Amino acid sequence: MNIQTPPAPIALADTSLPRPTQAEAEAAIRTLLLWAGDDPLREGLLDTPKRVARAYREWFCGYDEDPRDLLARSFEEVEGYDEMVVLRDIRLESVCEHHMAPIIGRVHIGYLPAGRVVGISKLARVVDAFGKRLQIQEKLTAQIANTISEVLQPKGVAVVIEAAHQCMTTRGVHKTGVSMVTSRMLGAFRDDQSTRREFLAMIQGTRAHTEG
Ligand SMILES: Nc1nc2c(ncn2[C@@H]2O[C@H](COP(=O)(O)OP(=O)(O)OP(=O)(O)O)[C@@H](O)[C@H]2O)c(=O)[nH]1
Ligand SMILES: [Zn+2]
Repeated sequence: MNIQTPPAPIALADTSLPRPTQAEAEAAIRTLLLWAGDDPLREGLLDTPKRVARAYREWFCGYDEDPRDLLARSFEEVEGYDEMVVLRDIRLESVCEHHMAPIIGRVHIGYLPAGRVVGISKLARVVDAFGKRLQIQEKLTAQIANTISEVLQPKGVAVVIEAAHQCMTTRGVHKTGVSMVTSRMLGAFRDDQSTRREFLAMIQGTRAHTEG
């Protein structure tokens, strides 16, 4: 049995827009340093634009990946294994699209295989491929679940994310210790209460305090 309501096709990042050059990116960072009130030409800041550009490459490397490719290799010799597979407490590092502030948390993923399974590291790679972009947590949660569902065609997928948003802790409303929890349940996890309960029980108690 496949998922009854197939999710909408995944919208990937718009890569058709031309990217500025490295020099243009560094110039923009110099402008920001000036705007903040500092001197970009003083010794300590001279290499900062280059470093920041490099850091941005790392924080936003998800735009260079198609998460579907990460799940392309799957294994069918599983002796009919059709029970739940859960990968819990996957560290999440993302960036809030409103303030460009870090989102740090945990992702829990469950799926019910329909004949084939995927290498577990690939689930964590999918988290990174979507996480290392500008995000809001709801969209990130849906993208991860929809991709696993679309590519693996399992009987169901569940994704729960708990995360702290530094735009709430280090600025603005300044509330620490707050975590945002989002979930996306598809197929059996949405339709069958006992499947959903089993998944939620499996991830309970592991809920590490989210940093932020
Ligand atoms: N739903 C949702 N909201 C988010 C997420 N990340 C940040 N936000 C919120 O996005 C909102 C943006 O609100 P704005 O009023 O446009 O921005 P702001 O003036 O900087 O808001 P404050 O953060 O309240 O100072 C804020 O309430 C943030 O807390 C997310 O992943 N999901
Ligand atoms: Zn924010």
